Amino acid sequence: MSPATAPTISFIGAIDQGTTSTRFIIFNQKGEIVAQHQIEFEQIYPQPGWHEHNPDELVSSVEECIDGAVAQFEKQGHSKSQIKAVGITNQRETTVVWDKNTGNALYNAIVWTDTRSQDLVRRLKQRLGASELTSRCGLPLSTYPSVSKLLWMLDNVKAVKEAYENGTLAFGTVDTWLTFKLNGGTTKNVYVSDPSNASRTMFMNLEKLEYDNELIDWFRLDRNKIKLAKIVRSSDKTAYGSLANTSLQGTKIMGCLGDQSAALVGQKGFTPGRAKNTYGTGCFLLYNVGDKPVYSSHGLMSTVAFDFGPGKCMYALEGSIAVGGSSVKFLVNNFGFIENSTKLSALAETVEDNGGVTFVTAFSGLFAPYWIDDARGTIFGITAYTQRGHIARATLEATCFQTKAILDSMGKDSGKDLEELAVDGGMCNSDLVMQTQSDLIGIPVNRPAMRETTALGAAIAAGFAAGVWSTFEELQEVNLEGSTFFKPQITVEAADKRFERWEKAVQMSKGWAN
Ligand SMILES: Nc1ncnc2c1ncn2[C@@H]1O[C@H](COP(=O)(O)OP(=O)(O)O)[C@@H](O)[C@H]1O
Ligand SMILES: O=P(O)(O)OC[C@H](O)CO
Repeated sequence: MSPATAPTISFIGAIDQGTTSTRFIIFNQKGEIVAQHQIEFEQIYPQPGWHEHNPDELVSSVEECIDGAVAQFEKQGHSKSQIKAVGITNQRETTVVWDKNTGNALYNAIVWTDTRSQDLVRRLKQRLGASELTSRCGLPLSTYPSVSKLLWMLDNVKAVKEAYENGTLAFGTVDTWLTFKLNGGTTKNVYVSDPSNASRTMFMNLEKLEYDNELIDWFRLDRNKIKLAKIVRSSDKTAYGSLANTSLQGTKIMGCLGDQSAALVGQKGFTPGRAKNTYGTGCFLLYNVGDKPVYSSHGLMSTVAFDFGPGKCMYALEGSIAVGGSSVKFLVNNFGFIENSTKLSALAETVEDNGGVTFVTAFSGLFAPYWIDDARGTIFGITAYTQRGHIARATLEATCFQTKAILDSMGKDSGKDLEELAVDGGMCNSDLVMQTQSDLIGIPVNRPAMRETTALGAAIAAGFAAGVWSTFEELQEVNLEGSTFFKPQITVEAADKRFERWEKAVQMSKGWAN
């Protein structure tokens, strides 16, 4: 029976714990949203370059979203027993440490964008063997992976150092922290992570999908002194336990994926050659390369796309942009340019072009494919002619230029050029951004009608384990209707000229944070 004709009797819930907000979304078997609740939580910036979250607030935001969405769901006449399982998807690399005896966090979560470990990372890069790490774990040494955040805490936070020395230190990415807490903390002691999250620590061997003792030793960490999560499949009936509290108490958690992997799954990127670009807080392009990792020679990362069991474990090449939609939030929150993010495109459209302005939004240095850690946000080309609209336009364009640079690298690494780019994430709501993107990369951009693809990916991971879906083919019809296609409207020469200006600006933004 195709999903379109199957009776809608089962539902799946998805927790989407992103960088700026948490959502809980309930999907039916056709992959349609039935109920949802979303909460924004506090962004803590204690110093320039530092970015933290309160770990307890992450948990309470999840619980509040579950209760909010379930209340809506029940109002529609459904019963919560119809929710067969819950999947988790989360911001990756963000690092939480806690005491395994008390279950209490020892420090704020250090967010993936945080650059405080910059000096530490520079020292590590001098250590013998540093250049060989990427071929084992897929990630380059930078402030981005969890390990640099953990090492900083061990050097600088007394309670973390003491817990390590006493052997009571638990360390995890957000999926592990949430699963531990949602299961009831120390009453159940569930410590799990899936490969798409565990691979972002720099401790996992990409091919074996297991912790690599040589990597852990290289970072001079004693594995016996840290409680690490067990690495299990992204889709699993029992490993993730069940919800201890909330209105869904007793419902099993059966899926877990890092948010960028989840978006690839939600875009049905199950087979090699499929790609998606998610314009959230950051912006992340993942390209499915098949069941063996491909290592980049052009500044991209290798990562696990998803692990749904034998024959269904795929890898991806990834291009990560540290600042995507957060550049829009920056203009709203720090400069009061406009009242909210949805209005920035309208401001950008008050002018015809960027008026010669280029904004390198390197607030956390530049990630892929450049990896310039000492660049900082720099605006070029300001003259007496410059209006707020020009800055707005240059801000939106920055993410599109970086996506173009990533696609060029992907073409070189894979030997193939993409024919179409599937997109999602908050910033893709801007038609101007999507048209600019298509113009710069010279291929169509395909924006689905239902843009909660990250949550859908987590629901698919859980739904596979719960038996709601059993083959990738069944899902191919999901979310096809109502897509918008943006086609290139400028010549390749015009696009190249614009891109040359951007590349010049990137070179000139180097070295500021030295
Ligand atoms: N219409 C819009 N135009 C431009 N940016 C937008 C728009 N709507 C949302 N955004 C940006 O999208 C981001 C939120 O996207 P989302 O996918 O929810 O991110 P995350 O999962 O990282 O929290 C915010 O940074 C916001 O500034
Ligand atoms: O919150 P997002 O959607 O920008 O995603 C964060 C990434 O997982 C960081 O690697």
